[in-house]
Amino acid sequence: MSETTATPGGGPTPSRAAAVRAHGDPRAGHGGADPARLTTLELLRRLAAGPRGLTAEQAEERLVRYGENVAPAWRPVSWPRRFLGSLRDPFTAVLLCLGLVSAAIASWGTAGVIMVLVVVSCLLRSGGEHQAGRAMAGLRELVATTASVQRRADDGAAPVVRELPVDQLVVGDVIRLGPGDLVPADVRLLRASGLTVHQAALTGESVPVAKYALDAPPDADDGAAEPPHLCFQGSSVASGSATALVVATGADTRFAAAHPGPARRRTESAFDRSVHGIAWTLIRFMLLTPPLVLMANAALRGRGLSTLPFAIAVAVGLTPEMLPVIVTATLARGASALARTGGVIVKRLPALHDLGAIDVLCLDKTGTLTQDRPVVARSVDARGADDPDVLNWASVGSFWTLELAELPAPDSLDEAVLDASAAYGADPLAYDGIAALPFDPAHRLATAVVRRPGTYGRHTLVVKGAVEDVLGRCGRVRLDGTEAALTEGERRRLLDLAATEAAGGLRLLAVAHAERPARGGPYGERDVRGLTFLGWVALRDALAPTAGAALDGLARRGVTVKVLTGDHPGTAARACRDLGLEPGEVLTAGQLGALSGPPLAAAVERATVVARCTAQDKARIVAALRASGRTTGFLGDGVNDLPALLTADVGICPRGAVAVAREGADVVLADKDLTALDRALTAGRHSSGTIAGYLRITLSSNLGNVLAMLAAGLLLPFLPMLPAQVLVQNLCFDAAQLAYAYDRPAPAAVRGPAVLRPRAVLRYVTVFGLLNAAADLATFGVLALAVHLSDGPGGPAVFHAGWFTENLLTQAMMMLLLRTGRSAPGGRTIGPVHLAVTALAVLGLLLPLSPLAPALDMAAPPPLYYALLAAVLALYAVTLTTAGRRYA
Ligand SMILES: Nc1ncnc2c1ncn2[C@@H]1O[C@H](COP(=O)(O)OP(=O)(O)OP(=O)(O)O)[C@@H](O)[C@H]1O
Repeated sequence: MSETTATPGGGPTPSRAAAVRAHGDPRAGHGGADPARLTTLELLRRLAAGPRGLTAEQAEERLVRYGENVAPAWRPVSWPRRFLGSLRDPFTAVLLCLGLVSAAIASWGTAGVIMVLVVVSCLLRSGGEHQAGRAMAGLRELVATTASVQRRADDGAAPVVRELPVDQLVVGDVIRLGPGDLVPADVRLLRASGLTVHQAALTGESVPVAKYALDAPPDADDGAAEPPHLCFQGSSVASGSATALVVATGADTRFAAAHPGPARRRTESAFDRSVHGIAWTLIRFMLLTPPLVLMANAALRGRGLSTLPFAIAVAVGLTPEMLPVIVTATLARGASALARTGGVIVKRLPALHDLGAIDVLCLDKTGTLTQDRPVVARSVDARGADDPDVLNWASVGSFWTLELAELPAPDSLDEAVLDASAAYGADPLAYDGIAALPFDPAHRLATAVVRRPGTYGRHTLVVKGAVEDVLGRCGRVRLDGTEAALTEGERRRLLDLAATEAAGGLRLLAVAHAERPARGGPYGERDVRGLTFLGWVALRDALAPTAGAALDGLARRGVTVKVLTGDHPGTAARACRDLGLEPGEVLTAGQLGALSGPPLAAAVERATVVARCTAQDKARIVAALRASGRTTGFLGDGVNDLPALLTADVGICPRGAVAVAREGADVVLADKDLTALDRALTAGRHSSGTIAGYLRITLSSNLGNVLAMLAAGLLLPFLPMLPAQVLVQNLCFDAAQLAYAYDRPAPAAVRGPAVLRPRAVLRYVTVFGLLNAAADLATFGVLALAVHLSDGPGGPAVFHAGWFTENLLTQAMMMLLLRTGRSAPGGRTIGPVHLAVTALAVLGLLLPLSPLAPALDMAAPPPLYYALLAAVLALYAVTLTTAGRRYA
């Protein structure tokens, strides 16, 4: 802990105009000088700021002049950029390449249709993303982060700390930071107490880094890679507190300079793995198809480059062009419905799909399964007998830690201790506070250094924390009013006694103290040794009212629950039991030791509770589960949950979570109601089901067509389908499938995790693709027969028309018979899917008979064909229904 005297006399800050005149532009601020290399006083002067904060007028003027504290990557994307961004989609990019190849060989018709397809898909996609982006921005507002800013009404007024949206911060503002806060801008520390920050987003370092205030800059050659007295936007407070001066905002922060994109994740999520996996398999096929078609035609039919447009059309025929559009529309619709009616805010669209795929959900205990409103139940000595003196010492520790560390919000355990001790008249002010080491989740301890008034030359360390950690630093124990050495046997007895107490569901705060000769320098964690154990305060934390129902719902939906907590194993096991979740084997992070990867996943698979987890333990358990193939969600609300929230496939937090958890989570539960999880999983599974349904049906149909095209291309003396026809047909089918985004889930579709496994999808596609190809080949047969029997005109145009009609009708059938959703409860009402299917069928029947037919080289087939086609379709419907049941 280090204190800095940053006050340049404490007088009123010079007026803005005078300051700007005297020191120039506060945003250019440090005048190009590195803010780390100035003294605090120089920096304050250059920024025309003061340690008491800016006045409201100064802040407003700076805000107007230099803009909001928003990184450029978070600003809304313009339409042209969004449109061009859609071209980066791999399918669109491949289509574009095929269009360019067609243009290069002067196949203008194919090139034209492909370009229309590219433009339509980009327009639909950028439109969908624009809408989704607006909806998401609105939702993000609901969970927007604020900062504690110290400002004054005018020059003479006293500073007041207020919560302001982070975008309102300006250079020169003085802010307060506490555990769980995001560092909202680049700041220079004016005062800090036990401050450690996570700066993984900036430096990749996974463990929190200590930061402290320095009045003068450190030596240039002190070897430190990062200035210890600066904190950067993008990092977050792991422990301790600070008062800091904003030195850069918005685009000027170090993070914005280093990360042109939004500050997000991290590792590949379930969504990326499945949808992208399928997309890339298809793209490989698409790229292979044209050369294969060319070679086959050259070898068997002696055709040359003239088949290139057809080969390209075959490749295009495979493409699910609307995949990005359907994915965006489905997810955006699901997310906004969930926000409106389900009380759940999805901050990152693909997270909705990931929610549906979760098969294991890890959650923390305190604040999630319990209310995090602890109340002191008892205070006991080392014999287990009631002893109010232990609570008294705990209250001295809590009071002076809060007071000296200037924590913006007290920890709930400290608050409970102070409430209880006030009720029986304890007086922490009987001591003078000297220093504080606020609660550090890595060591599970908080320390206050105090002095009894009048007893100069002696300091007392008051330490409280987890029983194991406090005992680990004790050399003596107070028994029956006298101090004795803490033997190994005594330590074990105390641990057993604590385990018995914890098994009753109580949270324990062990208390110890030590007398030391007074000293002037700062105290650190290493000074907390050789303590005398006094006893513990036991607290009761009521269970969250909806936790039991939520756990029940998760079990019904096939989701395994793991509780990863920093608390005592006994306390956690009891909470689980009370909620109806059998804890089975209870592990501690210590028992898992240095395990990682499959052995760690196997150990965690056997347990329901892993206790005494640090933030890093939680993250490595989540990582191991994911690596073992589980789609893993993490639900947590505290600062020690952040790494796990970012590691999980989907990070979830309640709205009351600390700022950093809200920012890091993909999904925020809008209120305390944990049963909202059930609605979120259902919505996620529904969306995944829709996307999977689209992929399965489109790809099966496309594969069937491509196989039939290849066969027909080799059998017939003419092109079986013109490139333009392939493309028009694809477009109609894809447009019809947009209706799936409006379908309702079938109960079976939301019963278990909706995992989109690329292998399973590809197996399904092969089976139904072959069936579809068989129907097409049968159609060729009946078409030839009908032309022959009716003695009418045959030729390519009739063939094209006959096949076009059959194609759209079989696709309509697939949409109807293979879908997993339903339109309304009972499935009887006509819904969007029925309308789309009807439109597709009508188009298939009428287009070849319409005046547009000649443009696509189509001519009406003989009436007999329709009768024979009806028979083929009836047979196809029966096969489809039977196979559909088997593969559903
Ligand atoms: N303010 C505090 N001062 C001293 N000790 C504390 C304080 N807060 C928590 N502890 C101790 O540290 C232990 C671990 O706390 P931590 O915050 O890591 O986990 P938790 O909040 O109990 O559990 P969860 O991980 O489920 O949220 C607690 O059981 C308690 O003994």
